Amino acid sequence: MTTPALELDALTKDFSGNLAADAVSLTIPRGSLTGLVGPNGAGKTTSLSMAVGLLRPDSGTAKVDGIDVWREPTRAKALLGVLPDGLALPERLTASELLRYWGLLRGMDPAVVAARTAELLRILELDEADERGVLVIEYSTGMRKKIGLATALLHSPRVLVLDEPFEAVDPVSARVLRSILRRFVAAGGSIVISSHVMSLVEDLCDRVAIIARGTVLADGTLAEVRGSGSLEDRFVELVGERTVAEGELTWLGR
Ligand SMILES: Nc1ncnc2c1ncn2[C@@H]1O[C@H](COP(=O)(O)OP(=O)(O)OP(=O)(O)O)[C@@H](O)[C@H]1O
Repeated sequence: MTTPALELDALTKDFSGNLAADAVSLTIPRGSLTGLVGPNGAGKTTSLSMAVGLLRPDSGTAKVDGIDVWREPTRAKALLGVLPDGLALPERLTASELLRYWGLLRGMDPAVVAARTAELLRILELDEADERGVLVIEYSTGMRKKIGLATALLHSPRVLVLDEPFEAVDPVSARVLRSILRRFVAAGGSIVISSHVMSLVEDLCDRVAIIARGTVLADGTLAEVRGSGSLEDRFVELVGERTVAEGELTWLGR
């Protein structure tokens, strides 16, 4: 069997009695685009953060292309492009300054950084703001997602791990983003995204994992997981439904 792009094995994280990830195991095959879905607080960000070396697990392992993220972080992180939840970027820089800083920090050739920066900013439609000298701290939420994605792509990683990449991104930019991700996979890369938008996951991903209360409830190809219904039906079936009952919120709209 070929080495998976990403392999999470029994990743566990307990936040003072709150078991945010309870032995999360997930295999991301090479060349796949996997959607990680789950309710708020399910443990998606916790699991992905442990998978990419941003949050130390209590136990369990994460491997990128067979390389242990926590034992050999430098080698593993060279293969990874990460869009974390909530960016911790130097923000008093323009986008091109930030990408230059990021690229040089990764030991990239300055000429390559400059060429890729220009291309990424143009495709992500951040070039105009950049030319006007707008600082990242002044960016809108969607623009911040886009510059975060640019930092994840800059060094041409093999595996992309993107926490809610489409959140707050406008429809035209979302379309661009989808085509970037599809092209990345067609070129042999592998991707995991977390998302709350079931239709997006159904449209974009070939695999899906459903996580709730820190546990993986389903994992497989889209067809395997959703069966004969929609992904949303399967999600609600596994996670449980919450409706607003007749006697609740009666004070609203009075
Ligand atoms: N740094 C932290 N300290 C303490 N508890 C945390 C921390 N980060 C997450 N948690 C808790 O861990 C659980 C899982 O949170 P996590 O952010 O992984 O969920 P999520 O699936 O990404 O949720 P969402 O869809 O709302 O972004 C939640 O109960 C959350 O309160």
